[in-house]
Amino acid sequence: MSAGEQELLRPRRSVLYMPSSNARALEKAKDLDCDALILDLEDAVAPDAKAEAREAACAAAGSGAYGHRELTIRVNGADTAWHDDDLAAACAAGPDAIVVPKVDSAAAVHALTDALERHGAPDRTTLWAMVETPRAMLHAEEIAAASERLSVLVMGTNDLVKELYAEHVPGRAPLLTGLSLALLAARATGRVILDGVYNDVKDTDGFLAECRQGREMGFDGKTLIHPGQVAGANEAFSPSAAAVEDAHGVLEAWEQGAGSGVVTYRGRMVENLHVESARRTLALHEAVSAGR
Ligand SMILES: CC(C)(COP(=O)(O)OP(=O)(O)OC[C@H]1O[C@@H](n2cnc3c(N)ncnc32)[C@H](O)[C@@H]1OP(=O)(O)O)[C@@H](O)C(=O)NCCC(=O)NCCSC(=O)C[C@H](O)C(=O)O
Ligand SMILES: [Mg+2]
Repeated sequence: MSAGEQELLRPRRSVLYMPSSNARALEKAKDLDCDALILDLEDAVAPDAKAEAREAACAAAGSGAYGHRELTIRVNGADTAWHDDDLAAACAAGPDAIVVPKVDSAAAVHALTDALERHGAPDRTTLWAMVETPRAMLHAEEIAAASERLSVLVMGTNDLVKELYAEHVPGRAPLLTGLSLALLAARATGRVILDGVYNDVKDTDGFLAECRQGREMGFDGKTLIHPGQVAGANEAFSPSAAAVEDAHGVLEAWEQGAGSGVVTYRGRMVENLHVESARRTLALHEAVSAGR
C-alpha cells in the first residue's frame, strides 16, 4: 500500500477542536477517545489570550501526553497580526499538522508550504487547509493539488454559511454545493476531507443525523466542538458490523466465482469495483480496530 493510500485509511472519524486558552479542555483531551485534536488559536481564543494560548498549544504538542491522537494546531489566518508568530511557534513545536483557516487559492498553499520550510517545520508536520469561503469552494481542486504536504481539507461550515448569507438548517441544503465541490476536489486529488462542526452541543439527534449525512456523502470524519460528540462520530464513520460482514461476503462470492467478471451476492450484482469497495471497508475496519 502506498503512503498516500495509508494516509487515506488513517482513522480521522472524530477530530475535536478545543480553545488552546482552555487549560481544562487541554487536560481533558488526554483521555478522550477522539482520533485527532485541533488545538485552536483562531476563533475560539479571544485576542488578549492569543499569546498565552499559543504557548499552551505548543507545549501540548511537544508534551507526548496525547497518545495515539493526532495532534494539530490551528493558527490564525494569513490576514491577521498573529499569523506569522503562530506559524513560527507551531513549526518549532512540530505537531502532526498545522491547520490554516480560510485557504482560498493554490498561491496561498504555496506561501504556507514555503513558510513551513522557512520556519524549519519537521517533515512529519503536514498542512491541513480549511476551506470555508465561496472562493475556496470554486478553487477547491487547485487548493487540494497545490502541494504534497497538504494532506487534509477541513470544511469550515460556519464561515461558509456566513459568507453565503445562508442559514443553518437541517439537511444543510444551502451548503450542499460547496460540500460536494470540496469532496470532489479531495477525491480527485487523493486527499482526506473532514466535515464541518455541529454547533448545538445539546442536540444529539441533529448531530447524529448530520454525521450520517456526512458519511453518506463520502467524508472521512467530522470536526467536533464538544467531548459529547466524540462517540457518535466514531460510530458513524466506522464501518458497521453489518458492513464488515457484507464486505466479507462480497469477497467470498467473488472468490467462488473466480474468473467470471460478474457474480451475485445476496441478490446484488457484484463486479470488480464492488470488490475494491469491500476491500476498502475491511482495510478501514482493520485500521479502526488497530487503534482501539
Ligand atoms: C461549546 C463549548 C463552549 C461548551 O462549553 P461548556 O458549556 O463549558 O461545556 P460543558 O460544560 O458541557 O463541558 C463539559 C466538560 O467537557 C470539557 N470540554 C468542553 N468542550 C471541550 C472541548 N472542545 N475539548 C475538550 N474538553 C472540552 C469541559 O471543560 C468540561 O470538563 P469538566 O470540567 O471535566 O467537566 C465548549 O465545548 C467549547 O469551547 N468547544 C470548542 C469551541 C471551539 O474550539 N471553537 C472553534 C472551532 S469551531 C470552528 O471555528 C469551525 C470553523 O472554523 C467554521 O467556520 O465552521
Ligand atoms: Mg471558520
